[in-house]
Amino acid sequence: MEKDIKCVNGGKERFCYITRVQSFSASHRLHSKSLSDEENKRIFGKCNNPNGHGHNYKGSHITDIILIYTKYIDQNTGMVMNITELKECIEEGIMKPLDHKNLDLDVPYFNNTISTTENLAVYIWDNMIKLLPPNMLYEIKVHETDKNIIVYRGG
Ligand SMILES: Nc1nc2c(c(=O)[nH]1)N=C([C@H](O)[C@H](O)COP(=O)(O)OP(=O)(O)OP(=O)(O)O)CN2
Ligand SMILES: [Zn+2]
Repeated sequence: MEKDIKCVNGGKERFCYITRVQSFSASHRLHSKSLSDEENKRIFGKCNNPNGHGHNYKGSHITDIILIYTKYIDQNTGMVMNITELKECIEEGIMKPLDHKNLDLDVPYFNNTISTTENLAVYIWDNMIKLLPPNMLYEIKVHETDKNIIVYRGG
């Protein structure tokens, strides 16, 4: 059981959010196995291209993950969490499984789950929740493109 160490400065508990921005490259195709080819084409349009698609880099997405981690400031360290440790969790939970991968072919989770950004955010959440201390992950925000941003806060 983790000890919840709080920093009391000036009689107040100080509660901070750490945001870590992480980028990775991956390609994918939006395609539902429960729909016909015609329906897939109508719903997903260019994103249903059989050979996948990308936006910024050689047929791949450049995707930014913003991971927000929250906790009271530890009185002894002055930190919510050592970002060096957070980086190790991100490496394990995001970079190793996703970076430079075809999401649909390389990541077993997406064999039967459509690789929308919503589902990608849930996948990352589920990975990170196992690696971080309990009840501390607040939000996963995924920028699929400059304009398309998905936020998942669990639940
Ligand atoms: N709810 C969702 N809708 C869509 C998703 C998604 O993940 N969730 N994904 C896609 C496509 O994969 C693709 O990423 C969208 O590409 P595109 O339309 O090219 O991106 P932009 O909107 O940023 O481009 P503009 O054409 O400049 O507007 C589609 N829908
Ligand atoms: Zn896409």
